[in-house]
Amino acid sequence: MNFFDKLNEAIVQNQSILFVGLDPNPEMMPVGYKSQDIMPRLWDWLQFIISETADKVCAYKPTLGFYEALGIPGLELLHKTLAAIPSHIPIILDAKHSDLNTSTLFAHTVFTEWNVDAITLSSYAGQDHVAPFLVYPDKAVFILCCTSNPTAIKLQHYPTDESPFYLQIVKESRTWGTPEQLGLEVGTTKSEVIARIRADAPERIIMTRSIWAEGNNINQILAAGLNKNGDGLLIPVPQDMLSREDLSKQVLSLQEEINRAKTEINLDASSCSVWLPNICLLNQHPLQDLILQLYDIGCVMFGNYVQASGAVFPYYIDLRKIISNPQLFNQVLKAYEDILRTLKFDRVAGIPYGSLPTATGLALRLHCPMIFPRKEVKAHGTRRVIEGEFYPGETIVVVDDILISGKSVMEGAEKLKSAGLNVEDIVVFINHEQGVMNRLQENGYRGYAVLTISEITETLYTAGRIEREQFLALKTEE
Ligand SMILES: O=c1ccn([C@@H]2O[C@H](COP(=O)(O)O)[C@@H](O)[C@H]2O)c(=O)[nH]1
Repeated sequence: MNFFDKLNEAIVQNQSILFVGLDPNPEMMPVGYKSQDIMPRLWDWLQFIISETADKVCAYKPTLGFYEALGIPGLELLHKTLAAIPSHIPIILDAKHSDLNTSTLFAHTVFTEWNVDAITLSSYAGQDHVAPFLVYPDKAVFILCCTSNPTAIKLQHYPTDESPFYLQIVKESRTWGTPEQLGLEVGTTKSEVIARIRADAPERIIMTRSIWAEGNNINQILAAGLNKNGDGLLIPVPQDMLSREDLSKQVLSLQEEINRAKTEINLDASSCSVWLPNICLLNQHPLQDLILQLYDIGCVMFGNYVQASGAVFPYYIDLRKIISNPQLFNQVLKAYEDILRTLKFDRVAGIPYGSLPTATGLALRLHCPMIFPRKEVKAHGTRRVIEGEFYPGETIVVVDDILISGKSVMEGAEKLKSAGLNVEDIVVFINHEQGVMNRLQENGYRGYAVLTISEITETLYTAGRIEREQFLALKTEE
């Protein structure tokens, strides 16, 4: 089971978004632990924390630095601690790892030998540093976006408060990994900081830190950090609570307070009187976030564009750009995959060139062989019309990016049929509408699309991304 699913199961099972730091910090150890040596005392304390909280939290977060500071016995203590955590509760190793040179080896050690589920990483060395941790599909990383250290503000809020560096980290790191594999660590005493990060990263898990500053109100933190589904936020158990004898009781009362506040916030959000910037929460398209991201990276352009047929359309969709944005590409693939999983086929075929990366990604996700019909047949070499292995009589599902007239996808499908393959299902990302699905049907194909052009324009208009004129121009085209 991957980290994301494991975390969600623990949240549901324990009805909690709380996580606990498992830190053998001698300075914080309660006085009641009287045995002579420090190591057995720390171990007793850590065991106590786990046994008091295992049914009330959704994750444990041991901080590597505290164990390292205790030398070799500290690393032994870490192993005992990891082994003592119930296997259904995810472990987020708080390493704030930041060294590119050791990232591959360290990722291997923590994920395959120590078997932790996720790790915190510093963002400063960029995607090259993070990538070795993301090659473990069931594991996750949390990117440190900001801390509450007063002097760090000079860096984190650079160059201006309007456009601070910590938001640049959020923006950049969203392109490094999928929402299932990459979350954000946000240390702050200010709910406004959490709200800004949530606005820029609506799909990410945010692990909050340092939120228990005096005067802070948990309702404000939750309202700022919960996503539109009322989740996506992890809250730390306050450090000073971990020294209390009645820890279990304290955590239970905090858990209940948080759950009550969450319910109130979710109830409020389910009414149309609550608006996020320009977005009504009712009637929101389920793929709204994906549509907005596609627009934001320039896949949907408005203007007068000449089509292959000579017709002029008021927009152009360029889905070829998604290959340069891995996390978005993954979301697009997931949306295709949801349709493909309802169909029966032996192989997947992409229409060149635009849909070859998509077909490749789907073949990998679905563990299904891929072929493709060539656009032009070469006069040398194998002179193949179809690349890849196949057997006549097999069923092929064809994937393409967008249907305008349906000509290019049907030409590709015909080449496959000429080689003795069966093609009935065609899956595209965008349906231009205007009867193209009927045209496919008249030619013997069943067409499926992730989105229609109307869904895209309505979503962009509702979210304030396009003007009324652009929206109406598309409306009259329908
Ligand atoms: O906005 C657009 C319009 C077209 N394309 C490209 O054209 C084909 C689809 O056109 P048909 O008329 O259905 O053959 C599509 O595969 C794209 O390659 C586009 O990318 N964006």
